[in-house]
Amino acid sequence: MSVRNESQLREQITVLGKSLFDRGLTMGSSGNISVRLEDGGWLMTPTNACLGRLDPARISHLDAQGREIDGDKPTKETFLHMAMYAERPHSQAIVHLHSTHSVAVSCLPDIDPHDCIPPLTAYYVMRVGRLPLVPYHLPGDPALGDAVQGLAGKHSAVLLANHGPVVAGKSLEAAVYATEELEETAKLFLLLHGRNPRALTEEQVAELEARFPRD
Ligand SMILES: O=C(CO)COP(=O)(O)O
Ligand SMILES: [Zn+2]
Repeated sequence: MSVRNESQLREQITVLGKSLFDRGLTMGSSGNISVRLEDGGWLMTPTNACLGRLDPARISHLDAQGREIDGDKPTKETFLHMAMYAERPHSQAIVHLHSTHSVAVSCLPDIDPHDCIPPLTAYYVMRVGRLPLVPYHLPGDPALGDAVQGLAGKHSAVLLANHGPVVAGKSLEAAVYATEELEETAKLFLLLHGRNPRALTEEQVAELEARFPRD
């Protein structure tokens, strides 16, 4: 289902935010969600808001230049979201969570920073693809925007070191599905630690990328 109208998008952010929070995919007031509007502006979840208890009417509304139009003060990661959108003209939504297993992977000392999780399953390749690690920054540091430049154009998802995933999608639903798939694959990766799991081959990955483009 494609949802583009602003009031439907406000409703969808609220419903999916609650769904993510209720399933423990982000805790407290962590995480944030944004969607691109048809006029070039954005809806962003307010800073310090619990994703489980959003009020559609208070979601922050920004214009195409990132200026606040109405609603509560937007997430402190506004820079990060806008930097991802700038590199991904086809992405319509971004989800950032502190999902436990993804965060755990982001803290490991020996992961490949160009590819944090191997292609263990077809759905991981279809929804997430290759996942680079962004070096640690303070939450809300405007330099995070610069840090994702050059990565976000090639990757629909990035993993912030010692923090959590940031995932773009061609719709909010797609970004949520990808974030869920990333979290489950991070869980599998940790479960399989030390067991030398067989990942998909380069040919199998290439076939999936060709058959199921993300955005
Ligand atoms: O996850 C968060 C920061 O990285 C939450 O910040 P906000 O409450 O400002 O959205
Ligand atoms: Zn965060």
